[in-house]
Amino acid sequence: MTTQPRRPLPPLRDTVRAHGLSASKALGQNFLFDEQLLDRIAALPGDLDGATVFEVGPGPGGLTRALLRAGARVIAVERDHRCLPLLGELSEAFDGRLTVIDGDAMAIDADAAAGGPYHIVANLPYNVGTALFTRWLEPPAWPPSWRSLTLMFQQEVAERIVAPVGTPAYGRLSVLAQWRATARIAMKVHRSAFTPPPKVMSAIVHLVPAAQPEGVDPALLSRLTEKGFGQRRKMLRQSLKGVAGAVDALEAIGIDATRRAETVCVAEWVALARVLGGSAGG
Ligand SMILES: C[S@@+](CC[C@H](N)C(=O)[O-])C[C@H]1O[C@@H](n2cnc3c(N)ncnc32)[C@H](O)[C@@H]1O
Repeated sequence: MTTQPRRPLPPLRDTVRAHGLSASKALGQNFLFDEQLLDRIAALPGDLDGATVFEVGPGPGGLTRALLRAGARVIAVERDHRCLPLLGELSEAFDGRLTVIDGDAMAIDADAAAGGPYHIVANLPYNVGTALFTRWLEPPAWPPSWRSLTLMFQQEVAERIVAPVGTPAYGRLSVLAQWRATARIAMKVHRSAFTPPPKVMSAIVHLVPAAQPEGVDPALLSRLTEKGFGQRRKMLRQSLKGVAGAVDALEAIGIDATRRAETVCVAEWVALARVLGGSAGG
């Protein structure tokens, strides 16, 4: 069910013009104005009627409008003060279903802001996109409070997230995403859809939490993959040398220490973190 605003809203481009907003490169601003495309993006998480959505970087509010039309309650964090008056008007038009937090998404606890289960939907600013993504994937407790992530990235980053073992794009992001979640590229978005158009293509990744394998410390897995893929051309016995006990643990689970990180599948990374965590714990 879609939920229309109290009164018809002017087209996004007109609103942006009326507020004198121009895209700031420093804030990673590339805006989407095509409302049909935005409605398709807002449909990716499934039925949002009555659901809570946390959005990072609403900017002029194109995606926000689409989420509100889909019936969501939206909590949006925006760092650019110039967008706040326009977002305030949007909140009013949708009877207060939009709450805007004036601040830096890196400093906001999304779980606390949402106050219950929620979805995360965002056209992420490239400068903090990966840092936010890894943070959402690394909480000690699992399943997380978020029910899905629907995130626009540069296509190259999106491909790294879903990459299978042994492919050039497979790396730390692939393991961090795939050990705890099911990830897929839900939509590719041509650079010409943005104002201004970025240099590269974009893609939207959709993730839902999966059952977490037992007995694995996310911080340890994160450290192992950081070391392993930090020197991806080196053998594991070299790249993991700095992690106490890692080389012995490789042997214990039958992973040849002359292999390289990109040949180690997600289940093997998980097994390594489990064995290492167990031995470190006693
Ligand atoms: C790629 S634009 C997307 C804008 C809008 N959602 C759209 O799709 O047209 C990224 C937005 O994130 C905002 N932003 C950048 N860094 C941020 C941060 N650390 N915390 C919150 N918002 C941020 C920018 O000001 C900008 O509005």
